[in-house]
Amino acid sequence: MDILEDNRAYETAVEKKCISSCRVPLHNQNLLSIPNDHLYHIALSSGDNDLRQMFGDVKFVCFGGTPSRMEKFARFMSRELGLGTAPAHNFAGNTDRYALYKAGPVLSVSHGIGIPSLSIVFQEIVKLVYYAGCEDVTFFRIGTSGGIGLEPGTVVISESVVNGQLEPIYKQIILGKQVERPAVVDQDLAQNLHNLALEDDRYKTVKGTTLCADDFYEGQGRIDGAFCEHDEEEKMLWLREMHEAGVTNLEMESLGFIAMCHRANIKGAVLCVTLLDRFEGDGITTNLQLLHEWQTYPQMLAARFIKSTLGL
Ligand SMILES: O=P(O)(O)O[C@@H]1C[C@H](O)[C@@H](CO)O1
Ligand SMILES: O=c1cc[nH]c(=O)[nH]1
Repeated sequence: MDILEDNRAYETAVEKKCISSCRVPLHNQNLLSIPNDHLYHIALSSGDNDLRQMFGDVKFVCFGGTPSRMEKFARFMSRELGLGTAPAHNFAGNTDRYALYKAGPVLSVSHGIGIPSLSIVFQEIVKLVYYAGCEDVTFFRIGTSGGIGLEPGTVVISESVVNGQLEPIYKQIILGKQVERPAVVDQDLAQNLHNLALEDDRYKTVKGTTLCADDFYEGQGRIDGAFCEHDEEEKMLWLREMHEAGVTNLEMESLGFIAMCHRANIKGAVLCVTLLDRFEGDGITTNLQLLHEWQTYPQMLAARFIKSTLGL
């Protein structure tokens, strides 16, 4: 039986209530008529690769901006899960677009910068876990952000995600029309992650509202980009307004990530460390060694969640 037939048989069994559903569902019936679906940006395909055998055991998918961070995370997870210290294999190595590593039941995926870049790899990963017949899958974005009124190096678990107009809505233009996708955060998952933060962690962990911008510079109110038509006073006024509205951090993917998790019916959470306090400035001037250490904090919290879920 091929992947699509087997998945159809599974869905029929779910519909007839013979089994309860925990596999990643199919959201696009058009895929049923594509015998060999090329996941072009990750250089894998449903007909040429045995996705079940390669990825059927995946339970957690962790996304983050850069290939090297996600390779290091895969190696860290491999050690944490007692799977050894061998170099991680990049399954998407035949393309330069994204990187994809696996450590036991954990996939580690780079997504680049911004929702358009995230959206492409996110969709191909959703198809991958569907074709692989994965069950009980949870997605995380483990990234970086700019904080507002927080000590740099603080981990923020997003309890809500909003666009630049403070709406929890991801807006897309499809066939020339604006489509709105609600960005609904899984509050249980966010709280379960927060419960794993320990008093003696070397970083603070808070829950907060993450503002997802379309840009790093003007879109996040910075005045140090190549272009700027507002001044320091207007920037500070805006930052104070955002702070009063409960915004704790600014980054560039959370809104699309959470909206797509919600749409895919996949549990998802966003955990980002803050690299600076925007009340103190715009530039990221902390030394690279410390920045690299801070980037590991959301990874450590995600690893703690993964291990506790696996009963380790
Ligand atoms: O996960 P990362 O640290 O790559 O995400 C943030 C948001 C933007 O993609 C990028 C801007 O520097 O960093
Ligand atoms: O200030 C910051 C830091 C990291 N990523 C962002 O998008 N903004």
